[in-house]
Amino acid sequence: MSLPGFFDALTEEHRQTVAKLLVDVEFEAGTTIFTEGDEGDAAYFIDEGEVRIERELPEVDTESVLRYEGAGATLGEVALLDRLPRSATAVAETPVRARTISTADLDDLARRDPAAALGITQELARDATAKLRRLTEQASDLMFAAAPDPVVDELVGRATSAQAAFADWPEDRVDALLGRLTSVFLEHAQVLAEATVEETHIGDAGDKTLKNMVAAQGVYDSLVGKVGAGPIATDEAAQVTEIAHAVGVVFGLVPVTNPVATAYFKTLISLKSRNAVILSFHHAVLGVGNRVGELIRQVLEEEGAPSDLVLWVEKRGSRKLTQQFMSHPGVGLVLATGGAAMVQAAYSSGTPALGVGPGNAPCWIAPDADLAAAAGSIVMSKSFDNGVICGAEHNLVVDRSVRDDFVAQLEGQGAAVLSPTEAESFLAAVVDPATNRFRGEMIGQSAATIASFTGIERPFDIKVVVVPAEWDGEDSALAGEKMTPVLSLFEIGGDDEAIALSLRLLDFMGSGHTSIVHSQDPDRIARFGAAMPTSRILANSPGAHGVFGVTTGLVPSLTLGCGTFGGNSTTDNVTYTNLRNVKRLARLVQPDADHPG
Ligand SMILES: Nc1ncnc2c1ncn2[C@@H]1O[C@@H]2COP(=O)(O)O[C@H]2[C@H]1O
Repeated sequence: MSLPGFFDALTEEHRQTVAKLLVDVEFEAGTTIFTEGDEGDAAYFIDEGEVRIERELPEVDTESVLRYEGAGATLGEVALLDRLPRSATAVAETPVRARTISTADLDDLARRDPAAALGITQELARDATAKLRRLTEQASDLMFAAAPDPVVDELVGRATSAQAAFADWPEDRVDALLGRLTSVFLEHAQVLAEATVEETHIGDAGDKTLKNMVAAQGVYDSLVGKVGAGPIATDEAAQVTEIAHAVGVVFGLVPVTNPVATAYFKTLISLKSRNAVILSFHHAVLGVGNRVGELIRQVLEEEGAPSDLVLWVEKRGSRKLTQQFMSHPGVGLVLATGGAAMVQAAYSSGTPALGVGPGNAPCWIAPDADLAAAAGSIVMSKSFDNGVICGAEHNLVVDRSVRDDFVAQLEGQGAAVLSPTEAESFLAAVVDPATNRFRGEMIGQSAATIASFTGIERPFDIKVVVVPAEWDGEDSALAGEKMTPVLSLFEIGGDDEAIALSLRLLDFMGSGHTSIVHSQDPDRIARFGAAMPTSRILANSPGAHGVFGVTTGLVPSLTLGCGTFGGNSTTDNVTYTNLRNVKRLARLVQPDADHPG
C-alpha cells in the first residue's frame, strides 16, 4: 500500500506500522462524514473526491461553506489533536474515497510504539498549522481589502460594460423587456418551484409556484409605466428637477428559502432602474440559480439587450468570494437578503448596502377580533411555503377573554394547538439544545411532517403547530423567529399587556420587520401601529401575503427593509426606487421682490 505524500517525513518502518492502522472508507455524494460538535474519533486522508467543510449556523440563509478539500488533504485532524468536539461539518460533495485512522488506534500506538505515534502526530499537527497559516492569510485579506480575484473582476467588468450600453434605453423599451422577462418567469414558475424543492428539500412546490408568480407579475405590475431613470419630476416653485440615475452594478444575494422569486424580483427592479445585476445564489440552490440565469440571458439576447446585464456567480460560493464581490469598487450597491451574518458582511463591505433583518412578527388577537377570520388568515399565512416567509406570524399574543374561542377556531382551521405535555415532548424533539433554536432539519418542512416526526396526532390534516408558551425573557426558541409552520401562543390580559409583550418579543428578535393586529377597532389598531417599532404593521391581514402586497397595498417586494429598528437604512419594501441616485437640478431662484435678499 503506498501512503500519501503526507507521510513522507516518517521513516520506512513507521510508515509500515501506520499503514496497518489505516482503514479504507468510501462515502457517497451527499453523505455527512462527520458533524460539527461530534466527538472526534478519527482523522481522514482523502484519496479521491471532494469534501465540503461547513459550519453549522443557526440561520439558513448565511453561506456556511468554509472551503472544499480534495485528494491529498487531511480531514478531522483538529479534534484528533485537541480531543475537543469537531470544529466543522464535513460532507462528501462527490463520491469520496479516503483512509482513516481512529483516535483509539493512535492512542494504542502511542503505548506500543511512541516514536511512530509521535511521527504521525507531528504530521497531523503540521497539517493543522498549515490550515491556520492559510486562515491567517485569508483573515488579513478580509480585513485589509479583499484580495483581487480575476473571476470577480471579470464579472463586475462585464456587468459594468453592459450597464453602460443599457443606461440610455427609453422607458417603453425597458418595460417591453420586463414584460418579456415576466412572461418567461410565469411560464417557468412551476417547474422552477418544483426544482427548488427538489434541490433544497425546503418549502412547498405549490406555494413556491404562487410566490414565483407574484414575484413576476406582481412586481412587474408595480414597475410598468413608472419612470425608472431620467427626469422624474420638477417642483416649479422651487425650480428643482429630480433626475434618477442608476447606481450601476447591483450585487444581489439570493437566499435558499426564496431563490427563484428573489432572483426574479431583483432582476426586474434592477433593470427598471437601469442597473446591471450580479446574482449570488446560496450554494444550496446553484442548480436552480443556473437555470434562472440561463433563462434571463436568453430573453436578454432575444430582446437585443446586452446579455451581461444580468450575471450570476456560477462558481460555488464561499464567504470569501461573496466578500470580494461586495467590496469590489465596481459594485454600486449590495442588495443583501439573507441571514444576519450575510447582512452584516454586506454592511461591513464598504459598499452601500440595503439589508434586511430577521422577522419575528407578534400577532395580537384583540378581544374584538373577528376570531374566525383571524384564525383562517393565520393558518393560511403560517403554513404558506411551510413557514419560511419571514413576514408571517411567529408569535400569537392572545387576549385571555377570547383565548378558548380562538383556540377552537384555530383547531377548526387545521392548527394542532398542543397540550402542555405535548408541548414538552415536541420542544425536546425540535429544538437543538446547543443553539436553542429550531433544528435546521425543521426549516421549511410541512406541519404534517413535523407532527408525525414528533408524534403529534389530530383527527384532521395538520397545517400548523401552535405551542402554548410562557416567557420569562430568556433566550428561547419559541419566542424567536420560526422558519417552520410552528407558532407560539402567549396569553395576555388587556391592551397594555398585549403591547408590552409584543415590544418585548420584538426586542428579543425581529425589531423593525413586521407586526400584526387583529381587531375591528380603528383606535386600537392605530395605538398598536404607533407603538410597534416595525416597518410594517398589518391590520387584519395574513402576514406572509400582506408583507408582499398580495392582501395589502404595500409594494410587492422580496426585500423588506427593517429601518434603524433593525439596523437597516430603510423601512421600505425595497423596489426600483431604492436602486438609484436621485439627483437634483436646482436652477437659480430670483429673489422675491417682497423678500429681497
Ligand atoms: N478553516 C478550515 N479550513 C480547512 N479545513 C478546516 C477548517 N476548519 C476546519 N477544517 C477541517 O474540518 C475538520 C472538522 O473536524 P476537526 O475539527 O476534527 O478537523 C477539522 C479540519 O480538518
